[in-house]
Amino acid sequence: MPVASDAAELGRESPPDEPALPINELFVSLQGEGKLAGVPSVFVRTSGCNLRCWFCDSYHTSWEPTGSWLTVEEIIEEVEGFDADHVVLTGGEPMIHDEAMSLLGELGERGYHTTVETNGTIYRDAPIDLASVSPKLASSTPTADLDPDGDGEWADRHEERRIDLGALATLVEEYDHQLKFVVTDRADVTEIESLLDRLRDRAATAISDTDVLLMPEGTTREELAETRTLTAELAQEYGYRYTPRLHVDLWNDEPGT
Ligand SMILES: C[S@@+](CC[C@H](N)C(=O)[O-])C[C@H]1O[C@@H](n2cnc3c(N)ncnc32)[C@H](O)[C@@H]1O
Ligand SMILES: Nc1nc2[nH]cc(C(=O)O)c2c(=O)[nH]1
Ligand code: SF4
Ligand SMILES: [Mg+2]
Repeated sequence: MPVASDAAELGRESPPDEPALPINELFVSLQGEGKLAGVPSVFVRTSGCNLRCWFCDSYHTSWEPTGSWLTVEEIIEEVEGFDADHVVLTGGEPMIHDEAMSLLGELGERGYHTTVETNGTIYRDAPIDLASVSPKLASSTPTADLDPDGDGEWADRHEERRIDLGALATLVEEYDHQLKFVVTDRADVTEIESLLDRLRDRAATAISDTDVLLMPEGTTREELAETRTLTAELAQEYGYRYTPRLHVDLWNDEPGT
């Protein structure tokens, strides 16, 4: 079973003087998504995001950001208390935080393999072993009918911000990467194809289809049951990779998994 440290108990309500991050969750589990699915990993989940996907499975980091401030040193201590050599920095959007870079530096120095889960709107230079980039498609936009929290107030801002071709190009140029797209229906693949065309024109590095992963949308087993078959068939049809959401299959929507 995954094991969590209670971030609320470990941290403090306001930022201390030392380098620190607002942490929503810190736990050990199996990487559930992408190329490293199945690998025991410590997850450090920061709070706060520059986007508002309607389907966000981490509502308390985006729509209602909740967290407790831990210093980078305290985070490292917690990570070292778990028996895993892979660390996944996620959120929310971890790249909005300056101090995420010093955390990655400290982890790199200690020999950890680092994955950063990011929406791809921000590039930063840091010791990242795998940039797990999940660019957000039009189907993620919180229009009035899909908004979990209001009446579509975030839709325009989300739409303007969700793709930054320059940031995406630099991320794929500088880091080992995977491009992990959340699929809600068939129309998403048309947008993925045209985004990849634009990105391949822009980036100085080749982007391999084996680094493009289609992931079914869904935060529960029941929701995934509705989306996974179509997503897998689209991956086969277009020659991309399919990624499961192992943690949802195993532990449904339990926090800290
Ligand atoms: C919560 S996000 C945090 C990292 C970053 N903000 C991002 O979106 O990539 C972590 C991963 O979960 C995916 N995700 C979020 N909600 C999802 C849902 N309802 N179904 C499938 N994947 C989801 C995101 O696309 C991303 O790959
Ligand atoms: N087990 C597990 N694997 C994951 N891979 C990416 C996750 C994330 O929320 O970024 C995640 C997560 O929340 N849990
Ligand atoms: S970008 Fe990531 S954290 Fe932000 S709202 Fe979308 S899925 Fe949630
Ligand atoms: Mg998750």
